[in-house]
Amino acid sequence: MVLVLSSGRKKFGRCGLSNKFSTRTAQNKEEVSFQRVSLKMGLLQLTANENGNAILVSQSSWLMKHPSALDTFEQMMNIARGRKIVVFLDYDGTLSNIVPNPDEAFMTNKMRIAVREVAKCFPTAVISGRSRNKVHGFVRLDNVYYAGSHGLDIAAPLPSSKYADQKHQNRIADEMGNEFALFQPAQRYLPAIRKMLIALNEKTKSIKGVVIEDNKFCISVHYRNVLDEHFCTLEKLVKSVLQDNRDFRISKGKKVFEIRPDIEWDKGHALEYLLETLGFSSSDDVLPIYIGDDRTDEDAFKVIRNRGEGFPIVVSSTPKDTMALYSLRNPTEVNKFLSRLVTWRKKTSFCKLV
Ligand SMILES: O=P(O)(O)OC[C@H]1O[C@H](O[C@H]2O[C@H](CO)[C@@H](O)[C@H](O)[C@H]2O)[C@H](O)[C@@H](O)[C@@H]1O
Repeated sequence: MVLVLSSGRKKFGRCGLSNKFSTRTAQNKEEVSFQRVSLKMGLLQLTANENGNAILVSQSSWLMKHPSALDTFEQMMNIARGRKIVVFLDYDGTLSNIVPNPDEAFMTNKMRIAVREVAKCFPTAVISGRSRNKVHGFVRLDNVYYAGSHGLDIAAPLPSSKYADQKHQNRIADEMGNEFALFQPAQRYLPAIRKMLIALNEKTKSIKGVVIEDNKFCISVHYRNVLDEHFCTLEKLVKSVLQDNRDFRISKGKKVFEIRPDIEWDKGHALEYLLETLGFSSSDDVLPIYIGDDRTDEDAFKVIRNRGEGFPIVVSSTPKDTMALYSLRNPTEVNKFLSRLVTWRKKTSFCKLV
């Protein structure tokens, strides 16, 4: 059971009206003491839903709604038996731990081996908010497909039917001569993004700790290392840049503002695009698995839920509002899950040798 105990919070909360139940601004002493006692006893946990509202949830009831993909592995595989599994993986917080410096979010070699082995057994793609080149640089595997900029930059197999004539598509070849289709539906926004990068760097340069990350078709403004008292100033500055660029939208990830073109294309569309170009559009026995930890991954979870087939798995160690059906607590558990998937597959079928 999820107890929603407050509403009416402004979008990003901290600089606007605060939560009725936030410890800093609870309206009366009873509310504060109820909350503190409950939290102390471990009965309740405070978290935020998609809209930034504070909610109290019980960890165990959350796990009943989103069971561990490790604990329910056998049941999941009973459903998967005989189906064509396709694996989609988010990068930050899923394949790598969240760390203070975005340039140092390396994945472990153990994780790389697990992903490489999974990709030998099932078509596998990494869909990240990072630029495609950057995420490729972190993962460093050639048997995996990559989508960067929250799905706005996809290198996929040469397209089949539906996407064959799409105008945002180009053929490219890698050093080995393998040909890919590069799908970049936000090309026309590149000049504006370059200008926004300059404006953001200029406007925020006096705030210590801000990191502006160029993700090609998106921009990340990181505030993990910004002092609390500077957060509202930063938020205002970022919003002011957005006001001059109405074709863009802003969302909030883990201590980061994510700015991207306001077009109808997200990680969910990327998942559908990849399924299509991988040749699974007409198969009714395809089973996508998507593992991700952040808000932008919810778009992909939603697509899987709407298809009615597949396993959306959220990575989170605390209860949160999610469309995912299963959960894993952290990248270590993701690693275990991927390894079990490979072992299961090898028992029932062959995987590629190379
Ligand atoms: O879609 P993803 O692959 O999950 O990318 C989402 C954002 O992840 C990165 O930021 C997050 O991870 C950083 C490294 O651990 C951390 O320092 C930061 O606070 C997190 O927000 C990445 O740097 C962003 O560009 C991505 O948009």
